[in-house]
Amino acid sequence: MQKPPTLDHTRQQITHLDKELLGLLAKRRALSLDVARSKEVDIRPIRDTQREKELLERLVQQGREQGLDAHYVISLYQSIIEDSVLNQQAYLQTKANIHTQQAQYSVAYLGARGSYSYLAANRYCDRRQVEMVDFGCQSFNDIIHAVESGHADYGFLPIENTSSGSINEVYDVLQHTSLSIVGETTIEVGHCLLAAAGSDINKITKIYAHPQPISQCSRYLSQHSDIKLEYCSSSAEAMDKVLNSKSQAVAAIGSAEGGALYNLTAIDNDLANQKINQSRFIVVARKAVEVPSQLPAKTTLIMATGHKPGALVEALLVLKTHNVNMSKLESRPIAGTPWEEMFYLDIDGNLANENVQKAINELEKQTRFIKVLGCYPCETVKPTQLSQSQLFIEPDSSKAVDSPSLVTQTPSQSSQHAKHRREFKAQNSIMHLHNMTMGGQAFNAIKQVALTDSVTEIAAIAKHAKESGFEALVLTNSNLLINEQLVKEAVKAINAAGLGSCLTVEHIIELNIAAKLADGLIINGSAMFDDNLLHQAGGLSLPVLIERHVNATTEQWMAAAETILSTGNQQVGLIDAGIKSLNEGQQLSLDIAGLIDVKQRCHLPVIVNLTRTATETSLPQQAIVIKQLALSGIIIDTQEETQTDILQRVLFQ
Ligand SMILES: O=C(O)C(=O)C[C@]1(C(=O)O)C=C[C@@H](O)C=C1
Repeated sequence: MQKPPTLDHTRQQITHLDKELLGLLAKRRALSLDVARSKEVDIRPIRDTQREKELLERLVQQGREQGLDAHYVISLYQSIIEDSVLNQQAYLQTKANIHTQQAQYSVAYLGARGSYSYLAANRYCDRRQVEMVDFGCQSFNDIIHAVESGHADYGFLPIENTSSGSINEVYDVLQHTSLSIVGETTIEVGHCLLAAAGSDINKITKIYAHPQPISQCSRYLSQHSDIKLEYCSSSAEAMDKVLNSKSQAVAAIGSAEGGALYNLTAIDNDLANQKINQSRFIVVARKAVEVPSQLPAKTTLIMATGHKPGALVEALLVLKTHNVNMSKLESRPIAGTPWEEMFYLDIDGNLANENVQKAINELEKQTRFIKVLGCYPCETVKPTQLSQSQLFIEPDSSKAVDSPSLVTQTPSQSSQHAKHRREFKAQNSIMHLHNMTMGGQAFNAIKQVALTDSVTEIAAIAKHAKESGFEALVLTNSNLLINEQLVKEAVKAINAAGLGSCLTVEHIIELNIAAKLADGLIINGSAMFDDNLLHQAGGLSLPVLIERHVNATTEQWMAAAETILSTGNQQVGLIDAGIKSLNEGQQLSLDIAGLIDVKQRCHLPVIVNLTRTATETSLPQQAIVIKQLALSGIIIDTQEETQTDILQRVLFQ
């Protein structure tokens, strides 16, 4: 066998090649700025997805010729294009706002050098080729004050995280500031365990961290429950404490990049519960900015609607009328006025656009309070994807039933005269599941639990749920073909606790067994396109709820209900468990616009399952929104013991 080259030699070659690659990337970046300059003159949008598709298709082909896998090539180029788009946006945004053209930005952020806020601010300034003068603060209020008083030009505030949800305190400080939101930026939050060199996890007895990372790494921390936790005001403070302790027995949670500033080593990586852990920051300044028309813009506003039922729905319908998409909705209590909420809305659109202006003017007439917090470039760059055929991958025909694109609707299903439409029946439909009335004016709270081997355990869960005000229990993962007897006993225990029972089904064979056992059935989203199953469910005489497929349109969802109604069964309801969104990972998004639309056009009860759309912190707020939309109820997991005041109030007042 021929002797391979020495490791050192090969590594030298790789190092050399990597340097060349970086040089090429820098050249590409410079060219993309030239593109931005021409787009500035021609007034063309930054994003050209057609060009991106052609580029990716060609690269996949060229990559394949060199033995490179298509997915590898695509993911590399998606990040290169994201960088190109964000750089072009930063360039045009600065050009359009002369007052932002400075050599230095003084930036107020939480903590000290090395904190995630510091890293986000640094990234923001780097992209604008501006030197950052850092102004570390102890609290969000201090950040606002530093900018309001002119001590800093910009303030960085973390607004949401993919694992722990929205950051309520930031929403609260925004209610009272005179500052404007002028930008946003999202950073990858790679939580590591940082300690002095030579330490390892077995030596650690205490961890310092900010409450946010602690909540985002709860799973990792529960595996090391013997280690003491000490809360800090920022990740930077945590790292500083470890550095000053000069001990190998203490550690901090923070980024590897931040840790390096404190001479700390990452002794463990990827601590966050979710694989993709990102934080979005908003940038605030004294003067609002204008966003050039070539850039995708976001406008954030806050409003307080009247106290009457349906006030939020009416306000949101204004956005629909003017074709304005809402990408985020949050609510926070108004200090001093108990039971009232301030709503925070992110809308996709430029404040200078006529439709956005008209919608805001109309909202001003409907609401008790409304204020635009700012209009700024949207930094979410949705990656361009290639279709299966462009990737030369054969579609998996066995999954045909899961794929909405393969389903054709008959015209009668989408007709306005269909049985599910308000044109057919104006009032909300009502159905009965055990003692629970669903639909009409009712708002039901339902719990969801996975079947366990122990009926005693299910009985205890049901009893607790009943005491807490829930009306039904959904059993998931029941695998009826194997567990029929167990499910029978579990249903008996649920009914004995005074709750209705619901079983989730995916296949016809399960449907018939489930119909004999439970008070109601849920057709799993993955089976929503199975016409045979829907027809079979149409022949039953017990309540059937259809879960929306994560990729299904509202029309397809209602068409599934129509199939059941037109086969005979009139006890039909809809469950939305969230749809696929731009968020990475397992988290799904609430399709608020879709829910409003369905509620307007369809008389069937609509329940929302929040198990995959809400985090522990966002759960009460999502529940408030569902109730405000006058939908028929929510389903939450038994794992979610978020019995906060708000949730209790929403569900049971
Ligand atoms: O070609 C353009 O128009 C560019 O802006 C460059 C580029 C790229 O980096 O390749 C970036 C964004 C566009 O969506 C398409 C391509």
